[in-house]
Amino acid sequence: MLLEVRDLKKVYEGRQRPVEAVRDLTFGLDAGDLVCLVGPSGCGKTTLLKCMAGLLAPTGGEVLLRDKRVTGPPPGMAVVFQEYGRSLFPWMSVRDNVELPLRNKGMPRRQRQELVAGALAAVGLADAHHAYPWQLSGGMQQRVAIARAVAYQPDVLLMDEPFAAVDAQTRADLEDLIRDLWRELGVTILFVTHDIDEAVYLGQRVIILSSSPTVVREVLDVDLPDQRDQLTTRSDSRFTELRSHVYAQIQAAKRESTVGSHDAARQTDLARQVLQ
Ligand SMILES: Nc1ncnc2c1ncn2[C@@H]1O[C@H](COP(=O)(O)OP(=O)(O)OP(=O)(O)O)[C@@H](O)[C@H]1O
Repeated sequence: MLLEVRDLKKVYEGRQRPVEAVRDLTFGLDAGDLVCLVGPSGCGKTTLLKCMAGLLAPTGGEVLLRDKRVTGPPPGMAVVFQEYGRSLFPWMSVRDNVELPLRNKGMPRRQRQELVAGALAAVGLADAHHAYPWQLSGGMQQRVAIARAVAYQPDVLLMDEPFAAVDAQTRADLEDLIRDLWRELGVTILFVTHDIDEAVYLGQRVIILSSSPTVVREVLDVDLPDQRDQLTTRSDSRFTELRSHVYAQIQAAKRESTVGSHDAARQTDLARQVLQ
């Protein structure tokens, strides 16, 4: 297994009381997998990704990349966040933004230029080398962030709701771009999204999380044909079945957490009455 999350637990030291964001997560990705992760809002998806990227220390358990424990940002891993606006440097051209991690790697100039040109062409921005991020639309900025991750030639690409802030048409284009890049580059991708349709459309598997404190609720195989396109795939009856299944699971996860908190509130009330 290329990437493993084992018994991962994260408790934040909140101001008032500790917040148990992730209770116990275990799952893995083989090399070349494209796996989507969905869960109710606030269930700890970002927390999990930060732990996997070595940006946040887990409270318990571990993340292993090629059997080695992740304790800081590992070489060979790239992350694309939702907030493309904040992840690009506004004073640097598109080319310089994409090139920066390669400079930091100490790569020779010629190789850097080739990789940057290849990555920008792959995301359809071959003409935008000299533009600045603020001159581009949101969707184009997100393409730059993806190009930067691709140029870095990662083995593993973690994406945290990368298309949440772009319009629906751009989003569909970017989804297809991710599937194309995945097929061409053979990179292993973990894609976090709160959009159920997006998860089913993109993934070979969908990991469904429970509400916080979070555990894996189900790992669903997406048995749709490998060749996907926005019209045919989304109108496939199997697609509809799968998305309904994921939807029902997430609704159930939300209900359970509400029932849980009602129960807890009732218990507290009872406890108070006994005390009075
Ligand atoms: N630095 C922090 N300190 C305390 N609590 C935190 C911190 N960061 C996150 N949390 C809490 O941990 C839980 C999980 O948060 P996280 O952002 O990982 O969830 P998420 O699934 O990514 O959320 P969303 O669906 O809204 O993007 C939430 O209850 C959140 O309030």
